[in-house]
Amino acid sequence: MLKVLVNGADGRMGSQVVKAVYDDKELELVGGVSISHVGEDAGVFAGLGTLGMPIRAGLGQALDDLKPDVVVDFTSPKAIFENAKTVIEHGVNMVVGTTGLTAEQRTELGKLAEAKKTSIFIAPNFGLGAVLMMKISTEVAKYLPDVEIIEMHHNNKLDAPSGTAIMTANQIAAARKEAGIEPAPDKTHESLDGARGAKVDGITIHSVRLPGYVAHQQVLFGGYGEYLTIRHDSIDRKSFMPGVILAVKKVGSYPGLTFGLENFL
Ligand SMILES: NC(=O)C1=CN([C@@H]2O[C@H](COP(=O)(O)OP(=O)(O)OC[C@H]3O[C@@H](n4cnc5c(N)ncnc54)[C@H](O)[C@@H]3O)[C@@H](O)[C@H]2O)C=CC1
Ligand SMILES: O=C(O)C1=N[C@H](C(=O)O)C[C@H](O)C1
Repeated sequence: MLKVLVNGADGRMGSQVVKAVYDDKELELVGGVSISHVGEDAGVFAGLGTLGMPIRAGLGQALDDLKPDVVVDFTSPKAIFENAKTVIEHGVNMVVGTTGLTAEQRTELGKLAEAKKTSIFIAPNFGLGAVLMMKISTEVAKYLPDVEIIEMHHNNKLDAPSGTAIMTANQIAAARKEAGIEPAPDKTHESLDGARGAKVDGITIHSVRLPGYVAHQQVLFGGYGEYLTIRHDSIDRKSFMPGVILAVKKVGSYPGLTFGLENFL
């Protein structure tokens, strides 16, 4: 049985991961770590009232004590780089769902993992539908290069734009380049800063944050007297769990860095 430690165990995603790992017959949940709810009774915050397991305060100490095979991290964009270094330094494999790592940081973590002979898997989105949305968008972009992204999330999300929107923009820009086609120039003058959103690889991203939303994205392609919209909606965080469990089981077979769930499908 693979031993799994969940970092951010009491969070919106971490508590779902705790339950998904606990329910999987091939995995053994060895513990949870967080900074907000810690201690003997804090297990209830990890989504399982019957967990009977404390939530620990220190990742390094938990790694030493519990000796997991895999750490799953859903914490915060500010913490993830240091968390990942700690896990790799301990020689433990890692599955990262936390957003916010730059391409340079991912490369650095990959090199560290290779040096330590461990594996790190990072995915901005574990939803199958979201991965397909990105894949389809890169195909469409070869024919319809004019595109903007609208991502919509719950109002407690800490980062903007979303990791998924950044990955979508990166992939679309690469596909456009490969196809040798360019979008029409944006001639709009912004009379108010930010009115046209933010640009990633030349692609405009608009971020909506509202209560009631979970995780949603539209990729809008403009054409000649027509337009095409690709939309994905995660209406429940359960949507991410099959991808997380798949990654936990596969990560050890992929040394160094792997980026994106499509590599495991
Ligand atoms: N890859 C994917 O499919 C998905 C990724 N995410 C990402 O996961 C991250 C977490 O999202 P949520 O669960 O909604 O956040 P959340 O705020 O509900 O949960 C994060 C938890 O981590 C804890 N935490 C923060 N810093 C920590 C640290 N240094 N060490 C240990 N625990 C720490 C917090 O106390 C909190 O309980 C975000 O970056 C989000 O964008 C969210 C959903 C899906
Ligand atoms: O914070 C979230 O909720 C989500 N974060 C990820 C992202 O930033 O893309 C994945 C999903 O969109 C949910």
